[in-house]
Amino acid sequence: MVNLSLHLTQACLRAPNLGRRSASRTVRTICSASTYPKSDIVFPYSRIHQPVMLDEVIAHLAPQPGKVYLDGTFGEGGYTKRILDEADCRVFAIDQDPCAIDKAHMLAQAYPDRLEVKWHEFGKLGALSRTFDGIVLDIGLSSGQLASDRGFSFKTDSPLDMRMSSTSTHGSLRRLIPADVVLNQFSAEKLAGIFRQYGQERFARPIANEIDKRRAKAPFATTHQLVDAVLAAVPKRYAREATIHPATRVFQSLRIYVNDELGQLQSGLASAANALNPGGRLVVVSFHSLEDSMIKKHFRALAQEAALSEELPDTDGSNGTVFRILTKRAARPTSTEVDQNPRCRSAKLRALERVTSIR
Ligand SMILES: C[S@@+](CC[C@H](N)C(=O)[O-])C[C@H]1O[C@@H](n2cnc3c(N)ncnc32)[C@H](O)[C@@H]1O
Repeated sequence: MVNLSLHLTQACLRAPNLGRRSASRTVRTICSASTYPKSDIVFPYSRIHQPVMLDEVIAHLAPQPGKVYLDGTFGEGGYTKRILDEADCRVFAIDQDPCAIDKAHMLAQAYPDRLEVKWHEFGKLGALSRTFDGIVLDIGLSSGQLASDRGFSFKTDSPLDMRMSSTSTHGSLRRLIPADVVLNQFSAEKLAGIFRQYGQERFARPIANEIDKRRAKAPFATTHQLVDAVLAAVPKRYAREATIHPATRVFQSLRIYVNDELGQLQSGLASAANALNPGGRLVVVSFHSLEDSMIKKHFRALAQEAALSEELPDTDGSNGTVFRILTKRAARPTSTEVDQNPRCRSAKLRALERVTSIR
């Protein structure tokens, strides 16, 4: 039944011209449709995503009773559930994917009055106009999204979409361009730039040229058409010897581009620091070197700014708001976790605390 509910939500995702409010109403209606036996729609729902570095996230966030935490990337709720189980606190959960929001509403039924859910993107965290005692961001894709038929995986043949949310149903959220439009309409030069910049793809230009050649005959519509083009462009010997599938980087770079993941991270980091209460912590788990270096630089700049302001007179009345980096080096998953969940192998965790110094 839960799968049916998600399937229907995906159908609603594709429904054209729905305003965001009516779409979120549709999500709720589907979740609470009277045709579903209640026991089938409340938590536990099926979860295939294994939360990454869960113990480390919780250790850094250190949930306390009476406090309120923001899970900026609810996904399948692994972090949210553990935060709620750790202390008698409250969680505000957001995600840009309405399928994740479906699940969040189900989990909320198991934690009455303790879990608030909003369909929202973390790049617009400031628009929430709230502050939190801790914020966690787990950047990237959930296993549920990867296994869906939305074009994220090169393993299954599905429409080339890759949007984590949807243009038509998110009136006030970003308008995302689906991957097939990018592939069919962007110049070969621009495509090569995307593959190079976001995927560090060695054969970016030959792959873009192959796409250009093929789309002149028929537009790209499915993931396997893209896989075929990549395999045709990459030298055979390289494809045989590569430790990852030759299409991995192309798929990753397209997904990052389609969802403007780096833009979201940049604006999300800027507003997250401002949304922290004194003593509050920001914990970020990322999977891509470009993301990690952005997080590292941002944390350092905040800590440095704070160190400077400590030495200056308190002219702005901030009373010396200080950010302290809690992870000098990024924390990594243990070898046991990597053995159990190979998808977490590139994860890096960084944490920051907002402390207010008494002058
Ligand atoms: C790796 S999953 C999170 C998994 C989660 N920590 C758990 O334990 O189940 C990442 C989630 O972040 C969401 N996401 C990615 N970018 C986002 C953004 N800019 N705003 C809100 N949610 C976003 C995705 O839709 C996805 O559901």
